Amino acid sequence: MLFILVILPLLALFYTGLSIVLLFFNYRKARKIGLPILITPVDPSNVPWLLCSSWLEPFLRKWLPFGLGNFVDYNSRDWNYDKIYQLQENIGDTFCIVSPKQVRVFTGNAEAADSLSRRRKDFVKAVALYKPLEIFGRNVVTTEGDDWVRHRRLTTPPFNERNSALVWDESKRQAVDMLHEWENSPNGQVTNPQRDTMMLALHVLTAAGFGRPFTFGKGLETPSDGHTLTYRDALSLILGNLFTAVFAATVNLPSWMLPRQFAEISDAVDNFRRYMIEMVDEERAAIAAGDSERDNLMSILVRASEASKQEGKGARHLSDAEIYGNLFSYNLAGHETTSNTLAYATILLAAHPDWQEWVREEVDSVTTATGVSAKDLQYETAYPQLKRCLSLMHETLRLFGAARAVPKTTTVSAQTLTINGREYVIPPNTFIGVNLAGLHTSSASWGKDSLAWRPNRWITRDGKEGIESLAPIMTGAFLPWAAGPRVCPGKKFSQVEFVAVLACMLSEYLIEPMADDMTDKAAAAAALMEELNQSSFNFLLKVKNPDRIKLRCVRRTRD
Ligand code: HEM
Repeated sequence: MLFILVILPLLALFYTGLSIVLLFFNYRKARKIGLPILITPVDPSNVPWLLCSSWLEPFLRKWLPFGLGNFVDYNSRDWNYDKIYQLQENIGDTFCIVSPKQVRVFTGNAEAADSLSRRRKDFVKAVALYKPLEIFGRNVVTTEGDDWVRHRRLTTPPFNERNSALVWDESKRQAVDMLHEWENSPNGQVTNPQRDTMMLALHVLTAAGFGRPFTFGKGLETPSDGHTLTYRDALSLILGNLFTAVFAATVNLPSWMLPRQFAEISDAVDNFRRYMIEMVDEERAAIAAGDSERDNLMSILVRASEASKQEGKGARHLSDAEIYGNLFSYNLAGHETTSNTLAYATILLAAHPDWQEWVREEVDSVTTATGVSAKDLQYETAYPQLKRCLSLMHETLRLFGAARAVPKTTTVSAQTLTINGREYVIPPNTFIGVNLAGLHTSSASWGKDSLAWRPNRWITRDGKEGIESLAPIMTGAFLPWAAGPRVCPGKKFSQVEFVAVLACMLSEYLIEPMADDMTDKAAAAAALMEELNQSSFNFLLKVKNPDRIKLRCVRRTRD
């Protein structure tokens, strides 16, 4: 009783007082920066807030007087996606958010985003956020400084042109099978296309990443000797249950001590680790036997690390755990990012038949000129010609980009950042993030129609010849793959995959919204866009109700 009546209120009073004092100090720190300031009485990382915020937010917004509840607009889970355009228009594209815990700086300014990306040593990646992703070992995603340089030097060469050609062929092979399945489903109906693009992207990674091809739509396949799951199923389980996998890998308890679902994921982690060990051993045996390098990422990475070891560069090569960590990082970073983009683009095309026709025109002109169907197009000749397909990817990533932000931080010294000709001093140890949705919708960079999905904004036409090419854009204004030294090494991989799939899709099929009333196409398209605009971050950007996304895939009839 004494605890409830006296100690608890005293503790609450102490906590409130301390929060006010800390908020005041942080506010003074932010004032010195000179950027617009937003104040939140509770930090978004506060655990009780995280647990209650979704039901508390509407209540606070409605009932707190004098607009005091407005802080939820920049404290909610999706604030830097669904509120950011208006916020930036109101207060500017770079601002501080002050809480009792910290000062965080956010920017959607192209000049600032470019500086943050290029000045790797001044603004380092906030890697603390990524540490749980070291399930199989340290890797290029989770490291910084000299350690990151060592990882990056060995993990980038695998993304070469030979690998791109492999990605191209495998993406077409998967797309043909996926689309065949769509066409043959009752009524050509496709519910939740992302489920299928996830499978497609996973298969492209298993083949072009690791030399393990699978067939789309083929159900259970037999695991390799000594395994309880196939390579694909183990990986798919880990990627689909990442938090459980992190936990399972960290606690390392015997499976009989774990609840059933944990035991299943733990088994997947164990299977996948053993597959990686076997693959690396096989590659080393192939090197010893004098076999030539294969074009998949794993073969090239293992050989680059072994060569580095042979050259006697000592600690410059990767340890076995680091090789496994990096092989996993390719899967982690390359799977949902690409599959989401493919799914968003497919849905957007269904809702915008005019843009679908615009891209198809290009695909048809390339297949007609080469005299082969899309599935037989060659990477070297066809990919560079499919610019409208690539612009479709860019425009999709601009408005429905997979990543929320590029998170950076200053370290022990303050750093100066120039924005619109004015210098701002960012204090030591301060988080500063590029708000990707803010950057990509900023009217200063993208004009008055920045919120409109308009793929031809990426295309410029040569006046005399009428040849189309990708239009130059403002430096720093488009960073879905980040930029500078830490630019995504899988950028080309994802572009090649996207273009190959889209070319196969549009050359043979029409994609439409599926609705109860198929006569009112405009209403069906509007309903689809409504669902799409309900996107939310769940690690990456996803539609909130994927099973409400219903499309129809119909084979084209040619005159
Ligand atoms: C549309 C597809 C993709 C998008 C939008 C994307 C986006 C990004 C972004 C924004 C980063 C920087 C993250 C940060 O520094 O905080 C990144 C890094 C990375 N991505 Fe991608 N990515 C895509 C596809 C891929 C693919 C296909 C692979 C591999 C097969 C891949 C592998 C990586 C790796 C290894 C890094 C870490 C690089 C480093 O820190 O040095 N990504 N990606």
